[in-house]
Amino acid sequence: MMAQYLGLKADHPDTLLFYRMGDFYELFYADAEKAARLLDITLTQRGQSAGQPVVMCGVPFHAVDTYLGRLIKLGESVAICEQVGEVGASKGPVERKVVRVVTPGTLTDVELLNDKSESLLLAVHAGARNFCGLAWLSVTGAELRLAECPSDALEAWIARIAPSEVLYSAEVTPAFEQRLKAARGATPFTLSLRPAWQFDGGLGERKLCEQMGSTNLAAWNAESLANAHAAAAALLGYAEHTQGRALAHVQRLAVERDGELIELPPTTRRNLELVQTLRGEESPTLFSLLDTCMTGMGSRLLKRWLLAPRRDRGAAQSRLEAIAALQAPPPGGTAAPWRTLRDQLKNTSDVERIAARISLRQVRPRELLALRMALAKAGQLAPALPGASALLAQLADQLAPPSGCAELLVAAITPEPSALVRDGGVIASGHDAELDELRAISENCDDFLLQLEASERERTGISNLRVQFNRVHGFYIEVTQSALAKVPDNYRRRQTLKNAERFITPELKAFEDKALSAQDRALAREKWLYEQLLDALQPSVAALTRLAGAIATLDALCALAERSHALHWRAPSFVAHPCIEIEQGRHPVVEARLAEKSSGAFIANDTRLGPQQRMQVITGPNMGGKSTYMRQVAIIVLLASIGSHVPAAACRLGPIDAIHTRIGAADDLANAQSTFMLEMTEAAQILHGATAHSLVLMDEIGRGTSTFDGLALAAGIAAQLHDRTRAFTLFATHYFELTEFPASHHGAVNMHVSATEAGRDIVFLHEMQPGPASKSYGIQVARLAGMPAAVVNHARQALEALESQQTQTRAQVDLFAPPPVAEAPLASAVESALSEIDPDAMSPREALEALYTLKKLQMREQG
Ligand SMILES: Nc1ncnc2c1ncn2[C@@H]1O[C@H](COP(=O)(O)OP(=O)(O)OP(=O)(O)O)[C@@H](O)[C@H]1O
Repeated sequence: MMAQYLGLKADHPDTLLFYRMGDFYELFYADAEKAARLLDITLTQRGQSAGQPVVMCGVPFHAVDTYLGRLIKLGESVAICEQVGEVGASKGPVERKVVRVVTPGTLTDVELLNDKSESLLLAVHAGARNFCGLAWLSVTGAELRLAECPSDALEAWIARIAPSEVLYSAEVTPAFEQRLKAARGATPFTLSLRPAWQFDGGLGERKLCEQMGSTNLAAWNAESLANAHAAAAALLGYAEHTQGRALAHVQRLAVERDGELIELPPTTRRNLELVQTLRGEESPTLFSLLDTCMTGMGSRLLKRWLLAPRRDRGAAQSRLEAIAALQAPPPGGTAAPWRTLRDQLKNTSDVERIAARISLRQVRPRELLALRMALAKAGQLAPALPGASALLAQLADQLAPPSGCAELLVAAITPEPSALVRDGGVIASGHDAELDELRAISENCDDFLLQLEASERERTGISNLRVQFNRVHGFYIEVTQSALAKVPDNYRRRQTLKNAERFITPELKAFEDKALSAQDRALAREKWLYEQLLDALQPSVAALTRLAGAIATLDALCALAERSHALHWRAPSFVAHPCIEIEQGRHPVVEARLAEKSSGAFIANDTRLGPQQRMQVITGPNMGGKSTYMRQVAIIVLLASIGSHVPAAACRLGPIDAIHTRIGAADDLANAQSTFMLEMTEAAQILHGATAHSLVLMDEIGRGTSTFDGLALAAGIAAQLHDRTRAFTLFATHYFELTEFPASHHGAVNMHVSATEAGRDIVFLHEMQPGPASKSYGIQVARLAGMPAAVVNHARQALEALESQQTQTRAQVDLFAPPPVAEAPLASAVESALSEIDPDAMSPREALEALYTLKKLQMREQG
């Protein structure tokens, strides 16, 4: 047995091997030590192999999902090795095989997957000329995506994809491997090394064509992406290796190209708290507020929309039209269609994942039952769809359940199947005559036993004789000690108990053989029928996946319609010229929190940015609402871009290519960056990346260093954004000196958040008003925060002293004057001579002479 184990283990050296032995999965040696440590289970020693004690530990098979879940969360992978041969069919241990490998990026088990998020597997190929190829998929989804990016954009791509596991070649450079490891800081994922030969462009192209059932990739515009093809080869190879079969359900291909999406760098996703709060929690975030989807499929799609808004407005526009149609009450009807549809969508099972699990032949009986019910529901959705939108009309077509699928399920699966096929009771009666017959034999058992009991009592005169069955001893006739004398000759002793004897008769033995074998045969028949059912369902997988996509889209659209209604949002409109115009905008998450705590109404504010007014310099007291205002503008722009209604009375939006944010200051200790270094790195990235179509939020830039340094840097950054980048910029600052910026920069205006003083206290009005703030009220805010009175008094006095000193010594410094242009150094004699030379017009001899002349000139210059 150990030889068999070691053979299997050799094929899975980097994976924990769960080796099935009866009712347990056992782990041995180093695997056992690791699992015992990670799972906190007992390590034991048993017997010896090659002279060494065998260290082992095990988990019961029925609880395996819990243990798998814990190991996967810790980033481990597990190979599941099952007994596949018949016990006793051959000499030596029963045949075993690794049936699948469970890894963080290839999860398919319902118990291990999160309903609302995808578990993505990404393969990265470091290609030639500093380009990378990417290919990724969810094993339970239907789509494979490809992209190519410049090497320096790799981290941003990984952060956006947010994979659970990343595959890379064993032959990448140490520096590249280091970058991948560092990229785990932003989104934790498992790194899996794969052999270099698997990253082969030609192989990838062939595999993709095979997967899509096509001779080339032109239909997907996915030709000539050799780097992405190489990544796809490794991706598909690994996914197949873990599942033990091809992923027939992956039948869609999409190429994502740099420049098609609105850029949302990781800092933006974090600062706007899109799917995670700054503290790393799942709520309250924009997504947690937005996601009222009825199904996991809808939630997952909505999250994808939110994190990957497109620059092109086509998709957003058609979603907006669909939302309008879902909100319009039908003639004569009272309820808006989204209400009815959401009622119908309630409790719809995860058709997408079930379809994948059918294709992978891992689907459980109860999932098929759930699918059957989902198909029945889907059939009712299409007629309830309003017709006034092209997108909804398209969905209505896709919502048609695949023909024959529901009927097949109704005929084959009982209304209350067991959880597992191996327990039996899954296939409906009437589906298969042979199964019905076998079942009839075991079900007639009770009658037979009662009859036999009655006849034997009569025959023997033993009134308390009992005919019974148990799993260990089979059928028997039980006679108490006192009646043993009356036992007839044809009774054979089977077992002796304290007060009774158990017997068997030839007649009972014959029945036992028949009944037990009928039960075994019925179970075997059920398993076979289940496999047949899976075969019969395979042709429907593609249609089921399409149906799942339509349900998800409809669910996400209905959730957006519901949110718009419940939160009083309005449809945005798109225009071709660059602008961001918002009337009465609100921050939806802060507004919801205020409403929850009944802490007053949210104060709405307008925003007007356009070519003539590209920058707002925002001042005002701490706690005044500057950050909230800036974030709300970004959130409204983002919501509009995904085709959602927005928390505003009106919104007009021109083209947008990126939302950049530099907010707050958190030390990135993991990457050994100080607060200030991080602040400057992020600001530099923005200055390099932003364009005239980007929205940039700069919150208190420069505060991480001394006042003068910070102020000087903030002035330089503001000037660069205004003069060169020309991005739409919201620039919040506590440096009053910067309020002079708009005087010399006509694309900038001063805005401030209003506050008034009531005695020594401050009252925040949270209104954005034109012009600079008059004071910063830092001391009043500190008082509000409960600072001891002595400190507040001290600070007040110190402030007065500082202010009077500043007025006396205030020198006129033009913070925004462009730096003097450095004089171009004069060209040296060597350089002048060099520029005279035309190599193409020279003979070899002239070239040699020129070289000597240059050398002489250089020696003369150096004296
Ligand atoms: N428009 C608003 N209406 C109602 N309450 C608001 C509004 N804006 C902000 N607030 C409240 O004020 C709090 C502070 O807002 P915010 O963090 O935006 O202030 P800030 O000016 O950026 O402060 P600091 O300069 O200290 O960062 C918010 O948590 C919110 O409760």
